Amino acid sequence: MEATQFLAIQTETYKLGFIGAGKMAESIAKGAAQSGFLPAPRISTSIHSNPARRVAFESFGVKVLPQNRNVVEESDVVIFSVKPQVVRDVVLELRPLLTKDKLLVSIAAGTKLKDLQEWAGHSRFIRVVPNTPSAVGEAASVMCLGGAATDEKLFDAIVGLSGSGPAYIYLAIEALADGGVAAGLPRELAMGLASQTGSAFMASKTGKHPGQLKDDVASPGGTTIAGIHELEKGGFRGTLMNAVIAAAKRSRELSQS
Ligand SMILES: NC(=O)C1=CN([C@@H]2O[C@H](COP(=O)(O)OP(=O)(O)OC[C@H]3O[C@@H](n4cnc5c(N)ncnc54)[C@H](OP(=O)(O)O)[C@@H]3O)[C@@H](O)[C@H]2O)C=CC1
Ligand SMILES: O=C(O)[C@@H]1CCC=N1
Repeated sequence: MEATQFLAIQTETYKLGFIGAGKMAESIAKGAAQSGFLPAPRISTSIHSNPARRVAFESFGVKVLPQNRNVVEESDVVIFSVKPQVVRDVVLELRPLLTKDKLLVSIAAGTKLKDLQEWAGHSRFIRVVPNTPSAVGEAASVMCLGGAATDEKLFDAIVGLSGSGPAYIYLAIEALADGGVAAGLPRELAMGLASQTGSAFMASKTGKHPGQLKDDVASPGGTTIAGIHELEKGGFRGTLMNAVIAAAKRSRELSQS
């Protein structure tokens, strides 16, 4: 596939369905609907067991249908957004409905394209590693468009970095706010300032090396270098590297289970 096919259907009135109404599906659907890329009434999903997920999707206009099969029947593009541990059973169960006129997409971590295509019975299946900032149009998404694509071997590392990475940054934001509170700021002010300390945005917008951006912040004999010294003593960089490596390892384990 067929990138051209995918682009071709973007301009039409295609419908998008999510099998698995979880947090990642909600982020993608919200980003698509709220950016105007795809009107919410052309997006559907169904609820597995948690009624709160219905409210989450209906709150921004997504159609909630009774069952997975209704979502497939309704959709031109079907995104499998269930956990890796159940994606096989869900694809196999829906297989009779997964006709080749539908573009199938899996976002399940550690689930190989060749397996997905085998379970569906055809190769019009692509794999994407998204991340939750898609909800606000700031996703880092990586796609593998075909079984012959050699870049799929990078996917475990990509899951560990950009798939799981937002959680590491949110942890850092929360910790920065805690530090602000410890230094005497009211909680709300500390949280607002920590969230607005938009360093990742600077790195992507300026194209400057993060080391340069860090040097620009750290005045000689100043406050920042005192803080950085503490971070280095605590093994900050090594810990972040280990987090990415651990998540990539977990993604590899999921592909073997
Ligand atoms: N969250 C993220 O940032 C990212 C997630 N992913 C991938 O996205 C997928 C979903 O992750 P996430 O959204 O975090 O997980 P969630 O647990 O939030 O979502 C999974 C959803 O699937 C539903 N579900 C379970 N079984 C079925 C079934 N048989 N039929 C239909 N729906 C079912 C669950 O419903 P219930 O709870 O009622 O059982 C739940 O709502 C995973 O494969 C993950 O690897 C990839 C990149 C980033
Ligand atoms: O935690 C997980 O398994 C998923 C995959 C990447 C981000 N969230």
